[in-house]
Amino acid sequence: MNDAVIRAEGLTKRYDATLAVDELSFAQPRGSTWGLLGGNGAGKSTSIAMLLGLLVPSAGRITVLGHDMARDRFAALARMNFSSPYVALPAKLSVAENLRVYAHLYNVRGAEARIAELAEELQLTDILNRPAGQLSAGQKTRVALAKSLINRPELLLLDEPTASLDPDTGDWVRSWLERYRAASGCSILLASHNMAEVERLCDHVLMLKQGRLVAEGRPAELVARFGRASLEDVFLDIARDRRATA
Ligand SMILES: Nc1ncnc2c1ncn2[C@@H]1O[C@H](COP(=O)(O)OP(=O)(O)OP(=O)(O)O)[C@@H](O)[C@H]1O
Repeated sequence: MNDAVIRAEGLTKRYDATLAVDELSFAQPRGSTWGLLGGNGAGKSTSIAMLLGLLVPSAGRITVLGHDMARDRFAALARMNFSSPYVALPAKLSVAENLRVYAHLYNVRGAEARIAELAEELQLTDILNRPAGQLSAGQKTRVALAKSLINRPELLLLDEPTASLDPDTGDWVRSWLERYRAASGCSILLASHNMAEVERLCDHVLMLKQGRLVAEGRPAELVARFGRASLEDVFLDIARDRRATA
């Protein structure tokens, strides 16, 4: 598939005795939202870290937006971004200062206007001067999203975008992401443990277990293939080996 935003071929990461990711291959089409699912320790974060060029694969090849990550990762990194509630922003810098640092790192032209635009869209205007360390979980999530959109990425990697949010705030973030991708055409790969979120946002899911890709397809397709009522049931079947994987 030539229009793949991410192409992984035989992607493998070994830590001594642990095979964290085991020959993962997939091609995600541009403009799609895909989910990376699996239980704790399945290899999601390791896969994302390799896609971001933070970890060097033990074997295999990654192409992002047409760039081979082993040879040309800076060209890809300029056109992508990442958000995770588990990566803290410098706590003493204000929200605006944090966004300026990232705007500078990504060489964003018209940085102040971009920050004002994102602050407006993500309801950050009233907290721009507040230190990042003093924000609530919901505010931190919105700031992390603003940070991840500062360079208008064509590919957005999201690690549990709504972890630790109350249902109302989680729903706000999911609705916001739906509007954002429709307006921007951005491709998204998201890791999540929230199956309702995945069913709502993802066109296609990759299910990992012990580093291996054990099932993939559209959420509705997987639910039908496993003869279950929801993606949560499919997840449990795979996690508990209740059915042959497909
Ligand atoms: N730096 C490391 N050194 C050794 N083993 C590691 C390292 N990082 C991860 N692992 C192991 O690799 C495997 C995959 O871990 P990973 O963090 O990618 O899983 P995950 O799917 O993101 O899990 P979670 O949902 O708990 O975040 C696990 O067995 C983990 O213990």
